[in-house]
Amino acid sequence: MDAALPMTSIDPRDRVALRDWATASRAAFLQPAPTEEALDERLAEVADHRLTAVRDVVGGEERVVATLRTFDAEVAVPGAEPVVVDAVSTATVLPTHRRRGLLSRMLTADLERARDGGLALAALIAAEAPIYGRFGFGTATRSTSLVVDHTHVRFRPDAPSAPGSLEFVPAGRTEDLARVHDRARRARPGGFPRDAAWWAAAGRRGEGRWLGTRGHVVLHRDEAGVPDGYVAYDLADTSTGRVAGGTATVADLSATTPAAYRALWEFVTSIDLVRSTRAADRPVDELLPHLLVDPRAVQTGPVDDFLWLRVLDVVGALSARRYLGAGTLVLEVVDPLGLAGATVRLHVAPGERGDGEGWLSPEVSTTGAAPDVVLGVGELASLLLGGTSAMALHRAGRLRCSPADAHALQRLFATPEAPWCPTWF
Ligand SMILES: CC(=O)SCCNC(=O)CCNC(=O)[C@H](O)C(C)(C)COP(=O)(O)OP(=O)(O)OC[C@H]1O[C@@H](n2cnc3c(N)ncnc32)[C@H](O)[C@@H]1OP(=O)(O)O
Repeated sequence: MDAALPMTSIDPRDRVALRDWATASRAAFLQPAPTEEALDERLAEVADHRLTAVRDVVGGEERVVATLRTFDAEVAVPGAEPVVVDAVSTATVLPTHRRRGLLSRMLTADLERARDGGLALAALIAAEAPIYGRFGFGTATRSTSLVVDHTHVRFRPDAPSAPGSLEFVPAGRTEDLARVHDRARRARPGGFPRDAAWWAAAGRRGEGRWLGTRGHVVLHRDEAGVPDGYVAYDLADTSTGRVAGGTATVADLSATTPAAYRALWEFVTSIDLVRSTRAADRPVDELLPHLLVDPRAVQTGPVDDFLWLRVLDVVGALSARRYLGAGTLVLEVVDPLGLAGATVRLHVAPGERGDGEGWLSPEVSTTGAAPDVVLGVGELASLLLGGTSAMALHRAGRLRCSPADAHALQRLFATPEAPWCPTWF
């Protein structure tokens, strides 16, 4: 590990320092140095974030050669209020300085800081899947892509439907969208918040990461006029000669009721001159095929990891969610980095399912008892939101326990919906 190079915090309001930091991080992502305008936008996004830099003397000048950005954000967990996590992003090391341990130094220092500050979890989106397992992260949500052939779309007569209205939203007017998204992201494990800077970037038509040059946003309101869903889509014209053949690309679709969801998909798939729709970063248990007479109108795949979690406090992480299954298991959680390893008793009593949805609160405490299940801290992160099968991990040799205890884990951690995070950060 290259411990000689100094690692420092960057104040995002120090424009010179921010430019050096952003120039290095963009170079590692194969992008040119930021323009002054891009720097303004970056400042708006990272003003409250923790920025780390490693510097080296390059060609007689001190330069940033490695970066890390972290900030506190909420992640939705099963059956309970969202949990504040250490969100990790912009982990970069210049190609001239790679594989000398710089990422390891920056990330472990930040994870220690977050743990000492009382956070139970860290979260990130991995650029490449092999990078973060060694740091104790595990895949917590997965996403998939869809291609919908409009010519085969017909909604079933029993598909949810309710009176409502649709309207185009002018560029940059994101307040209603933000409110819809905020309700939706709390309701499903894996949901991640979008702050004003995120929406401002999305609202810059043609430039944001959300809308392309031909982007449109359509808002759905319920019968009372309350916004309950929206879709943001681009159009590509793939016509040949006199044959119209446009493709819609859904960049974002969020709805707080099945009826609004159906109305938005029905709208997109019935736009004149548009023959198909593509959508990425969708949940793996997307509702759309179940609403159609011919579910093969929707092609699904591939499935990829999206949100990764890192448990920093085993008792805190297991206590933060609620459970549908009841049971008692002693878990020995092994952490190769020595940050969070612990043996804990997870007890979920059958009891009252008072909230009408069936969620049960756990009792979690450290114990000296012999474990029923021995698992890595990354495997626990994969199980936590219900997005990974304990039976699959067991069959893959990643849980040390009897098949019966793997089954008990599976029942405890299962969630009614697959966790989903559609927000890049
Ligand atoms: C959350 C995010 O920000 S994701 C974005 C990640 N960044 C990028 O993809 C940008 C391009 N890549 C980079 O900037 C760098 O190569 C990084 C940040 C991925 C890795 O930085 P490095 O300083 O080279 O990592 P470091 O030297 O600490 O490596 C630690 C270990 O991870 C391994 N590792 C690092 N990167 C990778 C990778 N891309 N694939 C597989 N293994 C990797 C190293 O081999 C090393 O293994 P070892 O401990 O067995 O020797």
